Formats: sequence, C-alpha cells, structure tokens
Amino acid sequence: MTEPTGPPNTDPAVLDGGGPPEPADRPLVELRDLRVHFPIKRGVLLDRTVGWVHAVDGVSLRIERGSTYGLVGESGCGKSTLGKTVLRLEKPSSGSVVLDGIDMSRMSGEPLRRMRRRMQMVFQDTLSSLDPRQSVESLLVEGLRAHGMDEGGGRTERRLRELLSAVGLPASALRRYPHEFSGGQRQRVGIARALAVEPELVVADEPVSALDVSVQAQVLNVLRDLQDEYGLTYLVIAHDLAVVRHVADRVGVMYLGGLVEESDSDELYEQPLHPYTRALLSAVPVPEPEVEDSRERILLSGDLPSPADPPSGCLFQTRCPWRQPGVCDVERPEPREVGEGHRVACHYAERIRDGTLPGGPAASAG
Ligand SMILES: Nc1ncnc2c1ncn2[C@@H]1O[C@H](COP(=O)(O)OP(=O)(O)OP(=O)(O)O)[C@@H](O)[C@H]1O
Repeated sequence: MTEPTGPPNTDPAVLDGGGPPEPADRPLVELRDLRVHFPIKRGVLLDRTVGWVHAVDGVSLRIERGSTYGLVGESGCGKSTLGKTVLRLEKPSSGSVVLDGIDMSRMSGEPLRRMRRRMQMVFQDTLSSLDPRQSVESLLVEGLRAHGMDEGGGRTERRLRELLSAVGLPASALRRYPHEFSGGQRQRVGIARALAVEPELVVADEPVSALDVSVQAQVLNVLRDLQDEYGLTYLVIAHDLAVVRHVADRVGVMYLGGLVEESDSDELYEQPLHPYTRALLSAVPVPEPEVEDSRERILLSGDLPSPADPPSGCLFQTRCPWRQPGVCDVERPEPREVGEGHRVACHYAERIRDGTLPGGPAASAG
C-alpha cells in the first residue's frame, strides 16, 4: 500500500520509460520531486497503517556525469533512503528517478536489473557488507557473476588483479578474508567490488565514517583517482561536512526529507544561506585559534521533529532562529535560485544574507 501523494507523473519522458532526445550534456542522474514514504504499521499482524514516515519528501536534483555530488544532513534526515532510491533499492512513492534520460521509477524485472548494473553502492560498514566466509577473490567474482560478467579462467583472474591494483591492494589480497584486513584496506575491497561491474554511478553511503581520520583521506583519494581514471559519477552521502567538502563538486543539504540548500561546494562552504546550513557549518571547529574564538555559533533549539509528523510550513521553522510567524509556519518554501546554481529553500535567504531580517541566532560568539 502506498500513501496517496498527488497526481502521477505525466511527463512523457517518464511515462514511456525512454525519454525524448535530450542535449548531450544531460545529467547522469535526475531526481524529480522524489518522495519516499514508509508506512507505520500497527496491530498484531501489522496490518493497519497508522501513519507515514516522510523519509524523502519532494527532492529534485541533478548529478552531472563525471562529477561528485555530496549529500549532507544529520542522522535520520533521509540521506540513505535517497541513496537507495537512486539505486532503486527502495521504490519511490511518487516523483521520478531518471538515469541517463531513462526513468527507472516504475521499472522492474530484467530492464531494472540491466539498469542496476550501471550503478553500485559502497557501504560504510564493510565488516557487515562483505561476507566474512568469502575470500576477496570469491567476493569479487560473485559481483561479476551477478551481472553475467564472469568470463572465467585467465581473463577473470586478470580483471581481479587489475581491480585490486586500481584500489592500491596487492594481488595476494585475493586469497585473504575480510577480517584479515584493516578498516581502510577493507573499504578498498568494498570499492573494488563495486567497480568490478564497471558502473557509471557509485553511491557511497558514509564511505569513510568508520575509519580513523588518518585513513579517511587515503580512501577518499582512492575514490578520486578512480573517478579520474574511469570517469565515474559519485553520490557521496555523509554527515561529516569536512568529508563532503574534500570530495564534492556540488553539495546538497537535507533536513527532514527535504533539500534545503544546494550549490557548488566552494560557494556553499563560503556563503551558506539557509539557516540550517549555517547552523551545521557553525558547529565545525576551525583550526586557527583567533578565528575559532570569534566565529559565530548558531545553536539550534529543540529536537529534530519526527519525519512521521513534519511541521507545517517550512520544515525548519520549529528550530529556526530567524523564524517569521505567519509566514514560515504557514508556507513551505520551495528551493529557489538565489545565485548562480545556488538554490535555497528559505523565504528570507537574501535578507538573512544581507543581515536585514529581524531575529537571528541567540547564541553568542565564542
Ligand atoms: N524501511 C524503512 N521503514 C520505515 N522507516 C524507515 C525505513 N528506512 C528508513 N526509515 C526512516 O526514514 C527516516 C530517514 O532515514 P534514513 O536512514 O534515510 O536517514 P539518514 O539521514 O540516512 O540517517 P542515518 O545517517 O542515521 O542513516 C528515518 O526516520 C528512518 O527511521
């Protein structure tokens, strides 16, 4: 059972599953008003739906070919659900997921399997995502076999060696088991496994958050080198803003299932406009003591509302220091362009930027 979420998508590109001729620079991934709502079940047989968790609630974005899109936001804001829906591991409740001009939202069976081969996922927790009883060789071959790419004999063996070398592991790793590796090496195995089927898109969900800081940069560099070498497109999901800044060309900030701000990475970090983004960034310590002492800190009041009961109006209004009664609690702002390629879902983005809006953070500097 799915929650009624509005009229079906009548875009012809979406309906015929193919798509009209589009410019050569069309994005590899396009999400159009994507919603993923999970039913909340009650009753002995869990047969009553008593509500809906709005895990992803109307997200539109584009990921350009060969680029890295970083998705940030605190735990529970819907990042992983969005990532899984891009891979069609979750089904959209409404809206669409378009890969290379082809709408996958309602695909199933063989066509979906073929599309899935073009995309792979790298997980946070390699210990649980890699079967401990399988050697690296068997893990990689399994990935190839699942997509009919195990050619057998010397060619497969050569391919496996190439993959390991691409992620900086020796060929001897083939005969070892996941628990014999360090966290960073295991993540390299996870990346090699994802690359085995030559995907175009890799969704990396918290790819380094289980690793020591010293190892994080190494793994991120491996991802970047592979992107250069194979022209990969990445969706990198992370709660850590520093990680996203390190790798992303473009960044989207999620809050309660919605995209509240999106822009090129440098712009977002230098001039965050949405109050939530500003609060997130203001919580990141700065290494220089003079800057650290005087920087603005925006403390958010209240808890994250439940995605099963999102607030009226702006999703962020219950915690926003700039909240304007009568507007923010009434009307949900759609993301709109406030600078080149810089979209913000806030009624007052420009006035907050210019410092002309009454209110603002109660927290003091220092
Ligand atoms: N299969 C599911 N059934 C019901 N609710 C779900 C399901 N998957 C996720 N949710 C809920 O959807 C919301 C978004 O979860 P999601 O895991 O996407 O967020 P997240 O930002 O990735 O958080 P985290 O970083 O903690 O994984 C949460 O409230 C979560 O409990």
